[in-house]
Amino acid sequence: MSSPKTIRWGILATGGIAITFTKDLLVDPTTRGVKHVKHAVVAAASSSSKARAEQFLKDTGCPTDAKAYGSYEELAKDPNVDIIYIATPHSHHYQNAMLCLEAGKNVLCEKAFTVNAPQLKLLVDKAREKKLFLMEAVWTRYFPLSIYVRELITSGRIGPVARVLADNSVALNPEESFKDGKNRMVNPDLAGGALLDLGIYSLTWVFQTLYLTQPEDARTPPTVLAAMKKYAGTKDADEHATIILTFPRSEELGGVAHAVATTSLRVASAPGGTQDLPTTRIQGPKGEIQVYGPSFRPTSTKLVLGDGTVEEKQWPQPGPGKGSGWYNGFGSGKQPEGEGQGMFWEADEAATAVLEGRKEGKYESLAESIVIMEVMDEVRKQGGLVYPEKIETTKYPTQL
Ligand SMILES: NC(=O)C1=CN([C@@H]2O[C@H](COP(=O)(O)OP(=O)(O)OC[C@H]3O[C@@H](n4cnc5c(N)ncnc54)[C@H](OP(=O)(O)O)[C@@H]3O)[C@@H](O)[C@H]2O)C=CC1
Ligand SMILES: O=C1OC[C@@H](O)[C@H](O)[C@H]1O
Repeated sequence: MSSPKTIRWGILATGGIAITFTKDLLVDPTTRGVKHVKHAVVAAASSSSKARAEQFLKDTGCPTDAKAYGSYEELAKDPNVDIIYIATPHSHHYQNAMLCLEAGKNVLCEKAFTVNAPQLKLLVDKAREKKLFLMEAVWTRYFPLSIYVRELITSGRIGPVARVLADNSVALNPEESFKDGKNRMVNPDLAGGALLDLGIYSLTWVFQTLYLTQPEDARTPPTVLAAMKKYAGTKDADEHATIILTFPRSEELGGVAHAVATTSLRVASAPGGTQDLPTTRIQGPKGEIQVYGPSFRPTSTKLVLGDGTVEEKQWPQPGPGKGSGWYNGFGSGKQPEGEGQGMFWEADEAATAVLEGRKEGKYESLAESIVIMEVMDEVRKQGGLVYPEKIETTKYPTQL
């Protein structure tokens, strides 16, 4: 077997998820059976200061020769970087990703990809023009658990999927947790609210079961009916969104299918952290697949068929874990002892694509990311949620 090829990563921003992702990136891929690729973190940039980037590299355990930059522009220009991971708030993704693509860098960009679909389309055009790799970092799609669920569906065990119910809700008590309204979860200037941050996972479950599992030429965007409740504390950020999607589908493939995707900052998918309630249910005429645990990092599945069959599976993330663990945008949440977070799967896919010369991720094409962004645009339109012009704009560069 040939020796693994190394992909050189640059990390853009040094906040919560940048730390978690970088720690996962530094876990030896052979611990999860990945032998063809290795990851090296060669640089990190902070818009706050070079000192902050230095501290980030130290805290995450990166090699001492990794470069620290005090601006994103310097990172984008670094000739030793193969791919940049963007970990700023959603409000900034369009500007940051355009900067990196313009500079000739491959990009893995955190979710939500952009604030709106017109921004994403321009990024996709730029990536295609420059022949660069671009992928939305929806880590959950790359988990072995997700691959298993999609295979169960295409194997026909539950019959054609007729309905999906998917929730991602976290009882945060926003008045307490985000008192000053500045936190990115509720701040309109940072594209705050449940939909773009959390609802995207409910939509991920709907799309990866009802859309990605269809033959490519049969994938048709759904129609959207939505209700939204604004968060009174900061007004132009949503605290709940409830979305009904209707997927047109030919009779041979099972006919029209429905989905309900819900998200909330106020109530919980799993009150008190219970694992007894499925966060996603994928239903067909022969039975259903239930997914348990937070929809961004589910931990178990249950196949329940009408004939009495029940197949349960646990899906611990491989280790070793690096550090204390942290998996959400508001500082709580802990990965179980010894486990990795699970962000390495998307990193492996991005690195593999770069090695193979592919320009898109295997389990979420850019076309699918655009359809999902269009759905979220429609939900915001129906809910009357518009963000400030400086972050909705497609004008590049815009100073944020
Ligand atoms: N996949 C997942 O599980 C998760 C994904 N996310 C996604 O990652 C992104 C970042 O979230 P998270 O890490 O929680 O956010 P943080 O607020 O913890 O970090 C964001 C970082 O972005 C940089 N930044 C640049 N401009 C601004 C600005 N105006 N305001 C705030 N930060 C700024 C800062 O880094 P610096 O000063 O170094 O430039 C900051 O530390 C979001 O898009 C979110 O959706 C978040 C949590 C979990
Ligand atoms: O992507 C995410 O997953 C975990 C959530 O808690 C976090 O807010 C979100 O950004």
